[in-house]
Amino acid sequence: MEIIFYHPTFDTPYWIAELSKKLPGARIRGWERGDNAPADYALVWHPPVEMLQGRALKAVFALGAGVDSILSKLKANPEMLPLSIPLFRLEDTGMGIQMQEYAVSQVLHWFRRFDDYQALQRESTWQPLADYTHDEFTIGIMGAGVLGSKVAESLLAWGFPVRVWSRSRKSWPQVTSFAGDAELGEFLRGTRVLINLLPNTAETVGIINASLLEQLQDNSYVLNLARGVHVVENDLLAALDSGKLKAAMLDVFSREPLPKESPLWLHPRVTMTPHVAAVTRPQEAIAYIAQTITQLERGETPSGQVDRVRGY
Ligand SMILES: NC(=O)C1=CN([C@@H]2O[C@H](COP(=O)(O)OP(=O)(O)OC[C@H]3O[C@@H](n4cnc5c(N)ncnc54)[C@H](O)[C@@H]3O)[C@@H](O)[C@H]2O)C=CC1
Ligand SMILES: O=C(O)C(=O)CO
Repeated sequence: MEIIFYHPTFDTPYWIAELSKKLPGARIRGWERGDNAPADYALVWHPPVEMLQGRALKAVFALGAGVDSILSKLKANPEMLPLSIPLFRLEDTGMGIQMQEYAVSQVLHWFRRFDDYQALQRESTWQPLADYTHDEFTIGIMGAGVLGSKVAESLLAWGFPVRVWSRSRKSWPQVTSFAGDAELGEFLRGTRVLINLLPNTAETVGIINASLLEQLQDNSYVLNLARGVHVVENDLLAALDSGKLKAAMLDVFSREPLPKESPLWLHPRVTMTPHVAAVTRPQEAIAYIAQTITQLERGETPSGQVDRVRGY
C-alpha cells in the first residue's frame, strides 16, 4: 500500500515514522512537486491540485476537522478529486477536549464577571458586583456535531442550561434541541451565550449577522470557535457598540492572520486567539487514520466520510 502525505507546516518525517508504526505494511512518503508515482491514499491539508489530480486513490484524508478549504479548492478544480474517491476528515481525535477546555474556561470567565472585574481593576476600583445565576446564562450552541456535542456535555456538567441548533433534532438528555431554519429564532431568543461550531458551507457563511444578533437576549456573548466567515465582523462590532452584545471571544477570522488594521484587535470587549481552539493532535489523528485505512482495506464502511454535496 502506497500513502502520500502533504501538510504545509506539520513535521512530515515525524508523521511518516508514527504512521509507519501503525501501518507496518504501508510505504509512506512525503509528497513533493513532480511526484506522480502511484498512491492508494493521500493525507492532506491545503494540497496543491497536482498532488491529487488524476490519481486512482482509494481515499483522501483531510488532516483536520473542517474540510471547507479542500472543498472550495475542489469547487474551482472539480477534476482534482472525482466524487467516486471518498474524502474523510478527522472526527474529534483529541479536538473535543480542547474545545471543551476553551468553551468552559471562557463561559466561566463571563459567568463570574471576570471581564467586568478586569475593567474595574484598570480603573483601580474596588467594587463587588451582583452574581449572575445559571438560569440567566443559557448556552446556545450552533452546530450539534462531533465538537458541538462535546462542548454541550462539558457546559452541562457546570450546571448551565444548554440548547443546540442543528439540521436535525437531537434527543440528548438535559439538552433542548432546535432544528432547521424554522426554529433558529426561538433558539436565539433564549440564548445568552452563543457558541458557534458550525461547518463552513454555502448555508452557514455570514450566518452570525445583524439580523441574527438582534434576536439574542440583550447583553449576550458570542464565542466563535468554527470559522471566521460565519461572522459578519462589522455587524458584530455594531452589536457590541449598541449594547446588544456584552462581549465576544473569537478564535477564527474572515482573514487569517487578522490584518493589523482590523478594529477587532483594539475593541475593549473583544478577546481573541489565533485559530488555536483545537489543533490536530498527531497521535490521536494517526490512530484514527490507520484504523480507518484498515477498515477500508477490509471493505468496511468507516465513519468520518465527508458528504461533498452537503459540504461537510
Ligand atoms: N477553531 C478551530 O481550531 C477548529 C474549528 N473547527 C470547526 O468546527 C466545525 C465543526 O466541527 P465538527 O463538530 O467536527 O463538525 P460536524 O460535521 O460533526 O458537525 C456539524 C454540525 O453542524 C450542523 N449543521 C451543518 N449545517 C447546518 C445548517 N445549515 N443549519 C444548521 N445546522 C447545520 C450539523 O447538523 C452538525 O450538527 C468544523 O467544520 C470546523 O470548521 C474544527 C476544529 C478546530
Ligand atoms: O481542524 C480544523 O478544522 C481546524 O480548524 C484546525 O485548526
